[in-house]
Amino acid sequence: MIYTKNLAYAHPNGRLLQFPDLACEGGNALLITGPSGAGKTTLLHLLAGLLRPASGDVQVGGTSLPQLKPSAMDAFRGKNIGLVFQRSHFIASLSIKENLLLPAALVKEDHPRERLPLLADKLRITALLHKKPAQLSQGEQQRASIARALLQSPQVLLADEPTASLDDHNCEAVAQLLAEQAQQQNAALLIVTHDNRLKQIFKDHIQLL
Ligand SMILES: Nc1ncnc2c1ncn2[C@@H]1O[C@H](COP(=O)(O)OP(=O)(O)OP(=O)(O)O)[C@@H](O)[C@H]1O
Repeated sequence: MIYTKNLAYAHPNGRLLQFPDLACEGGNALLITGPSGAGKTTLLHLLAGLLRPASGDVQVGGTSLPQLKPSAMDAFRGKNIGLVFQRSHFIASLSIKENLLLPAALVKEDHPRERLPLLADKLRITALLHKKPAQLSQGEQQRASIARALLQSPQVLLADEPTASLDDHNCEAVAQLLAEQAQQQNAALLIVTHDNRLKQIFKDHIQLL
């Protein structure tokens, strides 16, 4: 599970952003919405330990992220936090399979390789594994990036505008997949978005001002 307390962040030369406390248990989903500039991406980066707060705490499964040194934070993120972005950021010259297994190869773990066939099957990307990223549609790339985020069996799945570039059909399919997979893996799912279509799918919702 993940929760925050009194979280604030100061961008260099920017205003102090203060965030409402949030909590999400494994298997649950929370939508974080708000107007442009409200701090949605900043909050997501704080939750992922990619930014360090000016004050306050982020806890993932009992570990306080601001207490971790940068190298320990990177290792913790690799094991416990899955990230999905609006664009998938795959390496163009590698196949989808190579892209998906790259993070595990870097930390010399076999577990994701063993999990890949089942996960690929569930996300309907088995036939795409040997293709290059540019050969996939947006919706297919997004399903592949969900597989990449889930391969390490993270405690928390963080998604930044995962459906913004998708049509209604793919938006709903990707949202359902995120929810279903997070529930099956007992991961806490947090989605940052201004996509109103997602409010119909996810009931728990925090609005940043
Ligand atoms: N690198 C930066 N340096 C200074 N200020 C920044 C920086 N990045 C973001 N900000 C400011 O922090 C605030 C929050 O930005 P953030 O990108 O988190 O908002 P957002 O809600 O995700 O917006 P959008 O929906 O437009 O992506 C904004 O006022 C923005 O101008």
